[in-house]
Amino acid sequence: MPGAEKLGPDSLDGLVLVSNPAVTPDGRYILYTAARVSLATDSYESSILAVKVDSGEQIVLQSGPRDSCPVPSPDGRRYVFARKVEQRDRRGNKLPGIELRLASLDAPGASQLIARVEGIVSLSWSPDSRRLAAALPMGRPDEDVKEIETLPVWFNGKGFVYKTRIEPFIIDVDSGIMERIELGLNWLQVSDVAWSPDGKKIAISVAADMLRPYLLDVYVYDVENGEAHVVAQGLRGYGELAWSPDSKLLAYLGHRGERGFSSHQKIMLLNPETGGLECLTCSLDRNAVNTVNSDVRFRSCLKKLQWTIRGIYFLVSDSGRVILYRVQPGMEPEPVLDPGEAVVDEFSASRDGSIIAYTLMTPVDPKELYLYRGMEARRLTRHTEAWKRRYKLAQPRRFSFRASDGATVEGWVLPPPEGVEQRGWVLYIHGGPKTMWGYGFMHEFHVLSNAGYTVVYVNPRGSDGYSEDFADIRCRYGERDYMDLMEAVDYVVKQLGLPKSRAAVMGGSYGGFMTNWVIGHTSFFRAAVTMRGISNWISMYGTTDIGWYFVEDQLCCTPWRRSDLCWEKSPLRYADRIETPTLIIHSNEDYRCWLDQALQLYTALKLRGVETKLAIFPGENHDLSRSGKPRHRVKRLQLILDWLNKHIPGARNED
Ligand SMILES: CSCC[C@H](NC(C)=O)C(=O)N[C@@H](C)C(=O)N[C@@H](CO)C(=O)O
Repeated sequence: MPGAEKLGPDSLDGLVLVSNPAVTPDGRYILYTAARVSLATDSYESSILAVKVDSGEQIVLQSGPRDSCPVPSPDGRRYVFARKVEQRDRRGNKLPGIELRLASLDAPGASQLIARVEGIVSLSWSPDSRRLAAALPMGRPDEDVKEIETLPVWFNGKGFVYKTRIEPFIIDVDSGIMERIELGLNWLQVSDVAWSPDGKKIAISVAADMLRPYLLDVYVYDVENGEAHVVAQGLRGYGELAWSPDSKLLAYLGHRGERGFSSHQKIMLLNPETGGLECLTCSLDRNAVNTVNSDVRFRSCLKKLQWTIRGIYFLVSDSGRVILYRVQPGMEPEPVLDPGEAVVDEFSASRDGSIIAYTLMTPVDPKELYLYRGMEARRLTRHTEAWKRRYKLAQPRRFSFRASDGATVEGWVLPPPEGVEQRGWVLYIHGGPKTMWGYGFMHEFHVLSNAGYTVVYVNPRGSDGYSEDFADIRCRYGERDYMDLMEAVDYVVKQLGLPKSRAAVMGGSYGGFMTNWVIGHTSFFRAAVTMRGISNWISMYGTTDIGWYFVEDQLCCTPWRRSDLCWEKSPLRYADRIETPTLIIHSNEDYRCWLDQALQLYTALKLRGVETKLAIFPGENHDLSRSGKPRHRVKRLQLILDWLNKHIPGARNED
């Protein structure tokens, strides 16, 4: 019977994650990845499928189980894709883990190996469909004793990276010959490559300053004479590039660092002849990327911006929704596809912009593939329908309130589904801080809801989805962000009637920092769960992949300059005030917020006799809750439920 099963932690099993909707430039096919979560194999079994646009016929192109990231060729006849492999050489050393393979669209299944690489940062076909520009990580430390002379030492999800250079290459797809593009840099991390439509140039955005890897330079490489020259320096942001159809201008996704790491990503127009920069989306005052949180995504190799003859397409995060926009030089940005209370999660457009493939999700619908053509949207896949029919999913309700400084703050409440008694509720704080809650699908929220916990999720100051000013809490962590959250608690108790004696607080990363901050400043909550969090900004500064620049930018301190401020903003400073039973969850390969952040808090709570438990997940990183091994994700959810069930009195208790 539909909705008969309780959606518990192991309901992850069998969920299909649809991603990477890639339209062939001629608009004939849409290629995408379907990854099935398998508890049996403890993996994501990913295959590459295609839909014939005119007939809707579904085709299995690569049956997996480790295939993903299809990138169609400009002539629409072939595509490259990534195959994940685990192999070692005769001495037992790990070999590069990704096969870059070439396949034909005319003969599904036929494929050949182009190269064995450590990973793929960016790919761009030559217009003649014979070569690829690629940004590839090179250099794997296989030494026993690690002799390190660079920064970062390690990077979340990649391990030790002190020997890794992300370099630009040209690959002949038929011969497999790889030719490095020399930029003459001692240290480099290429973030994007883009081949010009006239085939003559390759634009390359690259970080060249090891101590300031957030500064990007843009080079243009002349394919004919093999020379590269700098056209812009010291830019910030994601660094994605797209050429204009006439190969004269570049679109650049980034910013000028107006508000440090709190700046919105903008579509910048870069003239490679003059180096001139013009902001095309500043009038929007919204982030020109998708920052909505979701835990049902699979890896994708799509670009975040695409320039077709109809304009530059990009996604905008706005009040929990993600909308597809388009902008042309000299015109205001305009919404192309507004999904309402939903998320356009990824997109790709045909060369003429007449066909747009995208994935869409809602709070109660995991991602599926859609086609937008002639002002009409059509759903093309139903991979998650059978999974969804098994469970009862409650609908969230939006609320908003006027904060004490007059600003409007919005949030959502996800109650237990019909027939499930409310045990209590959790205030779930997102990370970033510059991400947003909204209309993305959160499997974890439905697990909590099905267990009887209403989930309250709010976008306090520091969140994305609103103005740049709303997002900018630099130097003021634990102030307006904390007040917005506490005023939201006040609102849901007084206005929505949630029981004040059965509340928990939880959050990850920055949300873990805020959870740690909350329990050091109030004993309102009966339980807390802090995940991949931050307890000490001074040690965060030197132990992680982003610490030395993220802390200085966001907290306005370093261990040597204003260290008092670093300590004042560290939840560990207030550990002697914590009374809330706290579960601490961390991964042992989290190099974004290192394990020391959890250990310091755990030790403090143990010494103070506060009930606490530390769960360390082996072989996992900062993204455990989003892409960790399925069995670990289930274990994590069970630990959370056990902790809440232990510390939140059942519904029978008086409030
Ligand atoms: C290099 S500055 C950006 C830091 C980055 N911010 C975002 C928006 O991702 C980041 O990793 N922040 C962490 C402290 C964090 O809170 N991460 C979030 C969002 O990825 C999480 O939930 O893990």
